[in-house]
Amino acid sequence: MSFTKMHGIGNDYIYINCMESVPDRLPELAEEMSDRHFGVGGDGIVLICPSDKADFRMRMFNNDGSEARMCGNASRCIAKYVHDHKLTDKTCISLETLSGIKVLSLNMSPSGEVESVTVDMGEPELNAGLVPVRSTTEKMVEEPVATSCGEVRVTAVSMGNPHGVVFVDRIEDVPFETLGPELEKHSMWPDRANIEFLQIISPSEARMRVWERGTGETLACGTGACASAVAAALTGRCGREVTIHLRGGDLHIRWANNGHVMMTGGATEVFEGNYYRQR
Ligand SMILES: N[C@H](CCC[C@H](N)C(=O)O)C(=O)O
Repeated sequence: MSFTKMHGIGNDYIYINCMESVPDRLPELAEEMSDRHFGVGGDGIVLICPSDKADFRMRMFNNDGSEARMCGNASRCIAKYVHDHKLTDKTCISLETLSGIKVLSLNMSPSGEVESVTVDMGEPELNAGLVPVRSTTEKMVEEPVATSCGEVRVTAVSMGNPHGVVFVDRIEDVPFETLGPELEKHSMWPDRANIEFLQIISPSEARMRVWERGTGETLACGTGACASAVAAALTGRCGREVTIHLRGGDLHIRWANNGHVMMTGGATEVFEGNYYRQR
């Protein structure tokens, strides 16, 4: 099975062109191919499929085999993939995902290379019941949550997938390996959640470290950066346009006046290969 390894600022997935056919047992395939010793290695797999509602359809599986409703970094990589592999000559591409249709805009260099991609991520969802998160309030904004590391305050935002944003003074001081998984699997989330720790630098700049649902730490999370930018604007810590510094690179987020969150960042193709299924 041929595949292409790509990353969106270090959030690395294995991309499979499924325009002709789709492999079976996808959760098992995701676990197997993502293994960094016995497989290709990656944060998960991403399938590029045909769609009758959009130009293409994305299916994305975390490295634990769970399927996600949206993936920001992967959507940018799909835009680059379908352009570079000549599956389309469009520079504005629609992508069907489990969380709805997203619009991907290629930002081209003068030499015709894909420099970056801007994704219209749609509107954030703050209604607790729709994130979903169990909360005594209609929206969960800096609500106290007891953990083994003491009380933390969580802001819950969905970008098609659930996120818990925790504002911190210094990311270095966060007991990340403990708090990440504990909050990911906390009983307040009916479907688990992606957890972002955000350190504000200025009203237009922040640093983020992320523990992803179904994967663990990743070097970047596109939906997480969007959720964090929304939480920072909502709580008056930042404006509606912010640069998020992640371990793998930077993302530029703009919460537009129409309510849509616009994310701009890079997409990189690293190598292609052929994979022999182990099971
Ligand atoms: N772990 C996420 C999916 C990947 C999201 C992230 N890699 C991104 O770039 O948005 C979830 O289960 O909701």
